[in-house]
Amino acid sequence: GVCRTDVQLFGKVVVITGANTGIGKETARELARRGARVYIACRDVLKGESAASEIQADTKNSQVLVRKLDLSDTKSIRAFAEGFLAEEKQLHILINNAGVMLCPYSKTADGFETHLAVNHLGHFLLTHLLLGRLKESAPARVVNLSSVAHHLGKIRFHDLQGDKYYNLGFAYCHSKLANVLFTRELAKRLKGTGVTTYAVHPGIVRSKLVRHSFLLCLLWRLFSPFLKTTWEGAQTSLHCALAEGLEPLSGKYFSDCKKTWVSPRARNNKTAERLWNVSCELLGIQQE
Ligand SMILES: NC(=O)C1=CN([C@@H]2O[C@H](COP(=O)(O)OP(=O)(O)OC[C@H]3O[C@@H](n4cnc5c(N)ncnc54)[C@H](OP(=O)(O)O)[C@@H]3O)[C@@H](O)[C@H]2O)C=CC1
Ligand SMILES: CC1=C(/C=C/C(C)=C/C=C/C(C)=C/C=O)C(C)(C)CCC1
Repeated sequence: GVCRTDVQLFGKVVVITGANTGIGKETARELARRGARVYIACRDVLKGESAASEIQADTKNSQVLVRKLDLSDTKSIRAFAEGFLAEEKQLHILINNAGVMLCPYSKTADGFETHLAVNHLGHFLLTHLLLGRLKESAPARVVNLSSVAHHLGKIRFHDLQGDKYYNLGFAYCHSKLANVLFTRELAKRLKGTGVTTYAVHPGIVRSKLVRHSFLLCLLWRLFSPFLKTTWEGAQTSLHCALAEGLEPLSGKYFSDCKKTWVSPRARNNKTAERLWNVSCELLGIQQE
């Protein structure tokens, strides 16, 4: 799938998480090429600056800015949002791209299991904090990077933090299912606001995502010619951020720039609503 729209983004503002490398960097590059002011939100500002310089040189767009955001720390997420809201009056596209996979069992400063914290809860909080600005800037879009791995995921409400049972492969799958359910519930709650949202499987992409697994690093090298490049991996995110007429498909899951089938668990409205409520509780978010 290739994003074929020629939509231009002059005057538009974009935030993309984890855009210092991989799929995020290629997505940021294309959005900058189309004229947007692009905020690279990343945990390592030095890596972010190096990506931003590369993108600026490549696209001749000087409006590629780097801000610190560590999704494994709710304090950092709140500080990022506060800074962003103080400096930007508009936000048209939020791409929740950052992710971790196959991390050994660990808890974040807030006491959340790392995959759940970075891949789901961190983006849930970030989106919540920026939602007002997105609504004021409508039409606006939120794109959530999920994965085909969501098919193997399950929301284990009785053991969300993996205290009783933990498997690093499944922990990733659960968090990616959470991304699809979050997208579904967010779309429902945003009806009529002009803000729409989409979940994305980028394909199996040659990136640093597999860094924690020796076996997958080896497989990725061996099968490298058969994996997507990061440019190819960025296409579905770009499609969901840019393509005209996608609004009726808000809440849906896309792969290869097309709406795609999701697992039965990812279609369960009760699970989506319960996950939303539990996420709010964990993050101390007051619901209206
Ligand atoms: N590659 C693939 O085959 C697939 C990828 N995906 C999804 O695509 C998305 C992008 O992955 P991809 O580009 O492949 O992976 P990469 O590992 O190349 O990039 C991930 C990005 O997320 C950032 N990140 C990780 N932890 C945090 C954190 N705590 N706070 C802020 N940023 C963080 C990384 O920062 P840093 O560089 O500092 O580590 C990096 O910028 C992910 O959500 C992934 O789950 C889905 C299906 C398949
Ligand atoms: C077995 C096998 C492969 C492994 C694929 C795997 C294990 C993919 C996992 C992808 C995930 C989890 C992506 C992120 O969300 C390759 C390398 C395609 C090559 C063909 C043989």
